[in-house]
Amino acid sequence: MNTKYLDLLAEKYDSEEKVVTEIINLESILDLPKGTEHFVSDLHGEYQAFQHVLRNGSGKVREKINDIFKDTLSEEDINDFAALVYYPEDKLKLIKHQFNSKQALDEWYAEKIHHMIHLISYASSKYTRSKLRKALPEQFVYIIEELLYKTDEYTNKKPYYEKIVQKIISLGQAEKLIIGLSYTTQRLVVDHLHVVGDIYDRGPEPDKIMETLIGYHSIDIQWGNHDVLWIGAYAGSKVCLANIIRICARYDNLDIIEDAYGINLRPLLNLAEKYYGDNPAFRPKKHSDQNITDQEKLQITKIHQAIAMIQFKLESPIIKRRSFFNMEERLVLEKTDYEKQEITVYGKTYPLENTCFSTIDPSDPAKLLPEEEEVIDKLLLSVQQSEKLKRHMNFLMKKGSLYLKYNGNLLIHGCIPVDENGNMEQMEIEGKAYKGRELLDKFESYLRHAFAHKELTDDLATDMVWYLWTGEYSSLFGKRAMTTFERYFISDKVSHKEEKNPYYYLRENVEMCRKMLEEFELDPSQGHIINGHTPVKEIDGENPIKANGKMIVIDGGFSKAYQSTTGIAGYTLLYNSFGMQLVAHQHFNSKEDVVLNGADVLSVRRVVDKELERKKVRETNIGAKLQEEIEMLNQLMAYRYIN
Ligand SMILES: O=P(O)(O)OC[C@H]1O[C@](O)(COP(=O)(O)O)[C@@H](O)[C@@H]1O
Ligand SMILES: [Mn+2]
Repeated sequence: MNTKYLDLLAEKYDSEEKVVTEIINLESILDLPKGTEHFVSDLHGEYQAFQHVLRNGSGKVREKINDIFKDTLSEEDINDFAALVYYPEDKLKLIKHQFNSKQALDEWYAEKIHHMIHLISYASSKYTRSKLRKALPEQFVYIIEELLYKTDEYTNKKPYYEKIVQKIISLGQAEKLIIGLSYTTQRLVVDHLHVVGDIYDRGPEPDKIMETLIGYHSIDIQWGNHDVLWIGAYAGSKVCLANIIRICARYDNLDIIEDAYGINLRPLLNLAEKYYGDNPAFRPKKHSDQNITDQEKLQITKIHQAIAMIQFKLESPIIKRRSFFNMEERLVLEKTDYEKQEITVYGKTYPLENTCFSTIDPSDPAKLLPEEEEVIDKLLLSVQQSEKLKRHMNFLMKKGSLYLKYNGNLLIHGCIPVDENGNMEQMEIEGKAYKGRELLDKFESYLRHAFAHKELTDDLATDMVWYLWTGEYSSLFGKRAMTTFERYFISDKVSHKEEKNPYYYLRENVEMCRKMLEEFELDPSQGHIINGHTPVKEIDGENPIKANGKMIVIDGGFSKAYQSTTGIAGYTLLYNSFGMQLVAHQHFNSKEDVVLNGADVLSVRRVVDKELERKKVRETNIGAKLQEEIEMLNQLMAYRYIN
């Protein structure tokens, strides 16, 4: 035994009593029911909808309110109370003016505080006191604990309790307390959050989502292909950078680049103004909730073309220097016949339309103009100097990974690349073949290397990040090839099709899922694979729960752009001590609607799995860690205190 470690431990636990207390404390935690895990994915910049799901704990908050108050409060009052718990600041602002006397308002405060204390004591019943304490608003810990623990013990404490509440109100602290208690409730219903990828792109506010995640009490992230694209851009990949700007232009979200992250787009705009005009294929997608002038639209259309052409040019040298990427078919600029305005891809020739090739020299089509080169270099500099982006990317790296094994389940955004027979696809990198879990680990190590060496822009690690975005055997992309060029310039939709990896039909099969869980050394009879990435077309009858519940796909379309194909507005998954539940969210209008009308868009639940016995902390990842700690403390006990 390493006695050095025990000596160190003895500094913290310097008496027999302290060791015993800690052992008992940890042992008792092991027997508590496991905390609730909350899974979300494919947030795609939809901050408001994500906020709502977080604040209502995918319906958990309301469920608890219902449990307690269904016999004493009307449906309307329950709605109102739920809205208060989700958006306390907004609801308080609204409600305050509805009372015509101070006394009536004070009574309302007292009632709400009372309800909230009741709710918190119910929601925290499976936690230790110390864990609850950490979730309480700091400035009110003492008061809330008085209210929580002294109320029902003896009836003669009632006047004492009333008095505390009255005092809080008369000292003008009611609102602060209500706000604090609301956030405590939100925090208590979800113990841990998993974000199964794609925080970025398409929607308007990924930066705000990142801020929320940074402030969240317990979280991990499985990177999505879009997240990796942003990481790549920050890590020095110019082609990833061109992509993120192109996507922002396409979705009319250049504000994210300019305003949220403070990246100067002026040089790109100047280039765009010089070489490009209007072009229907590059006009930004319409947002229902955003009005832009024709002039702005034209400007975005020009930027969109300028950056798309830079992107295509930057792809070419990477494809050439990394022959093992096997992407020659994607040398689209070289395959284009500029005279005839046509292209031959995958053996078929198509006419090109809406082209914008004015910066292209047909004899060397992938060569960047010096101006283009200057623009992308300046952009990269600006990206790497953005303090906010740096903070967000560091957080993605710290909390993120390509896949995660957590409480027996495998969490992964995209797929595990396989062939039609279900064998793991093999990729040779630097003379060595990798497949399955090893391949994913190799990808991750390149990504981390690229991130650690931001000054390198053309090395293998940086190119590999782009491969993760678009390569055939990328576990994040999961398709044969990305047909971006075709979608801009070819009208025949056949050419747009992106063929999915066989994983996407084989994952319907139980045996296949078991095999993949085994590949990751997980128990196939207990584990599930949790995927994001491909929107489940519930509208066409597709089931998000596949392979007898072994496979759960939770991309339900938070992204507004995809809601017409899914028919719903996102799935989330809850995993508590009773089992797993998938929640389907209906279209989320606005926070204002919830606050004003209590219109909480109710979610449909489906039981994925029911635990035969309530699952305890002992059986979780955290439980395993606690057991190790207990073991160490037992050793310390024997070494120091028991003779
Ligand atoms: O919907 P858009 O903007 O045309 O983007 C389509 C592109 O997005 C992708 O679907 C990747 O994004 P997802 O990870 O959200 O699926 C590519 O396969 C495809 O080329
Ligand atoms: Mn994705």
